[in-house]
Amino acid sequence: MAAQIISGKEVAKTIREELKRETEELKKKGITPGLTVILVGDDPASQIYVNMKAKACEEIGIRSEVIRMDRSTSQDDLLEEINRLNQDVNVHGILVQLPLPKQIDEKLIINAISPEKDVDGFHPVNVGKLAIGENTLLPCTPNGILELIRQTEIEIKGKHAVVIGRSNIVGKPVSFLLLRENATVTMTHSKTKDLPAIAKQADILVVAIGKPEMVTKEYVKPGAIVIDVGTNRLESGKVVGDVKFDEVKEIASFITPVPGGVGPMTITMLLKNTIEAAKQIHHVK
Ligand SMILES: Nc1nc(=O)c2c([nH]1)NC[C@@H]1CN(c3ccc(C(=O)N[C@@H](CCC(=O)O)C(=O)O)cc3)C=[N+]21
Repeated sequence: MAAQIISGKEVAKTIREELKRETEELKKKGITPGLTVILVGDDPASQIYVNMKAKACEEIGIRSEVIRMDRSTSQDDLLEEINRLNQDVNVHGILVQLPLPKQIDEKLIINAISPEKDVDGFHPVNVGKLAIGENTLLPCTPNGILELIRQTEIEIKGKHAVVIGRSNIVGKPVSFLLLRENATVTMTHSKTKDLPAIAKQADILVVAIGKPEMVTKEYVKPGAIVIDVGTNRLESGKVVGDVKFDEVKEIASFITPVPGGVGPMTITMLLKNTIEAAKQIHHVK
């Protein structure tokens, strides 16, 4: 039987309605959550994402600001901007759009953002807290993935989750989150031997490798939950995931589409983190 399709777009819409109400409540208390996005350079994909983020903020009543800096911006100038935002009481979330131009050291920039305003959840302090199971701002894509898995109403506890890809922004943190939910987690990557055989053991398969349609039905156990984190823009302009959707959907129990799956959840979790950061900073429960 063909898989049920988990619509991230629909789930995101429902959560955003809740977040809108929460924002209205905060405003009554005199707090307007504020997000500042810094975009360095003019990468077309980054422009699209940054605009999507700003629009999403506007829709739920979060104050948002985009700071556009020239592609030749120096590391020091960017650091100075971040320091200014760290100190601005009206800014609760700071997001520096990645990737950055090559003259700028990404690690150094991420380290400069105040951990309490780090709505990406990329700062080592927040990553460390996640790793040891403390409450903190959670990275957006991994947190969105967990929300989508919860939608299936299948219990995560005791399940075998296989994560393909070990990036700091998706693979590693989603593994920590799944572990926190008591899954048995296998982390795999480009050097893993016999990947299809390992992937095929998964009850929950999370694919975050950035290779268009690499995961075919040979990687998937019948009845598995398949979460596709890839956003690959083909030359034709078509956006596809890392999973060969048409054939995998025939054997999975649940599958996320691209577009309309994990992507909209990433932005939704960013909104959630901005509200969370505002509450923390102003000591509101
Ligand atoms: N500091 C930082 N934080 C990020 O969170 C961050 C980043 N840098 N750099 C780039 C990636 C990418 N990313 C996406 C967000 C939403 C969609 C999304 O909503 N995609 C739509 C489709 C959009 C399209 O057609 O391209 C969907 O999947 O339905 C995709 C990708 C956030 N990123």
